[in-house]
Amino acid sequence: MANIVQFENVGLRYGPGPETLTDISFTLERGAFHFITGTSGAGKTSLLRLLYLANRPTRGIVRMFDEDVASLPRSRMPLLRRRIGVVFQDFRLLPHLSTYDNVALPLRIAGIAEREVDERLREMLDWVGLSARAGVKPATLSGGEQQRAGIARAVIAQPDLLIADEPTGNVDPDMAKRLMHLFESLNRLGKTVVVATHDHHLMNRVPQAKIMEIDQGRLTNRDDLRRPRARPVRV
Ligand SMILES: Nc1ncnc2c1ncn2[C@@H]1O[C@H](COP(=O)(O)OP(=O)(O)OP(=O)(O)O)[C@@H](O)[C@H]1O
Repeated sequence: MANIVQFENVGLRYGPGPETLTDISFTLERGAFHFITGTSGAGKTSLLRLLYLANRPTRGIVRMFDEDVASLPRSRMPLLRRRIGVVFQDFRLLPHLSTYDNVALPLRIAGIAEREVDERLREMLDWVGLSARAGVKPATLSGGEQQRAGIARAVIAQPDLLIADEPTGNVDPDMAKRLMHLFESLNRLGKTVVVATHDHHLMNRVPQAKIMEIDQGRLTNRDDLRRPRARPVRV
């Protein structure tokens, strides 16, 4: 199966008002890299929430890993979710756990032996520059450190689908570059990556990625956004 995600005429409505997402249709192929862009409030996070199974659509069909999300029994959801790594805009680190234990969580949930957990944690924390902060609680981390811990937690178990909501919003340009390299490395391993961002520099860094734009809840392909603008023709 080449498509791991398929949306058909999907709508999402939070309340009695108009739909937040309307007629969303797209597919994500295994190993694809997609950016989702759009102005604030356009619906990027809402679309990601459907992708990481925090919401079910109010109409249309969402298929993930060959399962129809609407008819999937709740008991099967956790298994599906384990195949998805999420970098949240607001990090969502567990406050009572150390940086180390936050990042280790997906491996422990997957039942990985503690020795291997430790090996992978050392490598990952070193890579995101958090080795010296391994023992501290999230409240004492800076915004950028929390974001890196959130990213490390999302990728540590090498999920089939990695979803990131503004993952470079709180880090400096050098770290943003390194994080995008990390996402690209995962992508080269065959993982599917979806990144929501306002940052056009970021989109230009991944030439093979597809760009989708949400505008007032509707999705369009915008690969043209990456190309340099044509010079105005003088007459
Ligand atoms: N839980 C909710 N209940 C009601 N309305 C919501 C809810 N979540 C989002 N919305 C509304 O849906 C619309 C889209 O919000 P969403 O967060 O998806 O946009 P966004 O493109 O991610 O914005 P930003 O770039 O600012 O994060 C907004 O009008 C928002 O107020």
